[in-house]
Amino acid sequence: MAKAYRSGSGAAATEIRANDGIDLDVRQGEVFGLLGPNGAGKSTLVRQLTGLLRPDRGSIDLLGHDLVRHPERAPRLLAYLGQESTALDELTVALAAETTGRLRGLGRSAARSAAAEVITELGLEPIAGRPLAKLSGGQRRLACFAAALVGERPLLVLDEPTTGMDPVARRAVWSAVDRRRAERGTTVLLVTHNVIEAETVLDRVAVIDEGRVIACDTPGGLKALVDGDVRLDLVWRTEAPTGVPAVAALAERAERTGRRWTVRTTPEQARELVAAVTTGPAFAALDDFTLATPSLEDAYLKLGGRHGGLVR
Ligand SMILES: Nc1ncnc2c1ncn2[C@@H]1O[C@H](COP(=O)(O)OP(=O)(O)OP(=O)(O)O)[C@@H](O)[C@H]1O
Repeated sequence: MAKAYRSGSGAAATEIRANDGIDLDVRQGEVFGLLGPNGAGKSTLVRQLTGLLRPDRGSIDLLGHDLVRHPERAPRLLAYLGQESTALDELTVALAAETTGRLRGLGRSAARSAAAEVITELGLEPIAGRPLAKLSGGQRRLACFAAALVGERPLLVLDEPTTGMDPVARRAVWSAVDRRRAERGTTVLLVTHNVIEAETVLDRVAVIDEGRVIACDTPGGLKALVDGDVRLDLVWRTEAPTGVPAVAALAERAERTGRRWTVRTTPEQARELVAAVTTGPAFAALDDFTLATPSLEDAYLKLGGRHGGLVR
């Protein structure tokens, strides 16, 4: 599938290839992730899958339906939680959930009880009577997620569902996703650039970069690409003690984020580095350190993805 956006006109017109020959197969009942940095083309892809955007070329088969020819069928086949704010913003949480159920064809009392069930499941009772527009960002996101679950669909498409949520809300989202997959065989397509979430909930993941699929595998399969390496994170109290030779030698190759230095290396070398920084002046300057096995982010970097767009 391909999609290019054009901006400007005449000689000044530019073309952005948001999707450039994407070819993916998602199996029924799996939690499938699209992972990639900002601007990689993930939202463009899901907007095409949800019938909101027409691909320039290519085809989309969803449960036997041709969605390029019949985009109007999408709302009956999938529930979509996009990044944009919802048209239901003026409604209370309870009414937004109930209205979604009604729009999906449930009768009034069935919609009301399905909404109440989801609200309880997600712990939203305390704010059920408040309008979405007056909630905090994380609360509104959880309420929109709740609404998306009412009047169940076989496919759940979630575009960065947990953005802005606290850990309790995030856990509620992942339990709800897991429950639907386990009990009802729901297929879930999840867009994320949050690596930790991707690792724990996904069956398979496609890594998207600059509109292309650069890898598609299980999280374990992707991590096998960097098997053997480990990641050492060093967090300094203030300045790094570059007077210590081992630290000075690291200065060149460590990736720095504020007071955090990250080094990817062999287990042997990591052991030597840990020994060097956990004694003497280096240790006095150290606030925290962690030694970890490869993450999906390490695999992503190895694949040549651009760095900086992924959340750890
Ligand atoms: N309506 C539009 N008009 C022009 N260009 C667009 C439009 N929407 C997206 N783009 C461009 O297409 C590319 C892919 O954008 P897309 O929103 O699909 O990325 P994404 O992977 O979802 O990013 P993010 O993680 O930030 O949500 C980007 O370069 C973006 O600037």
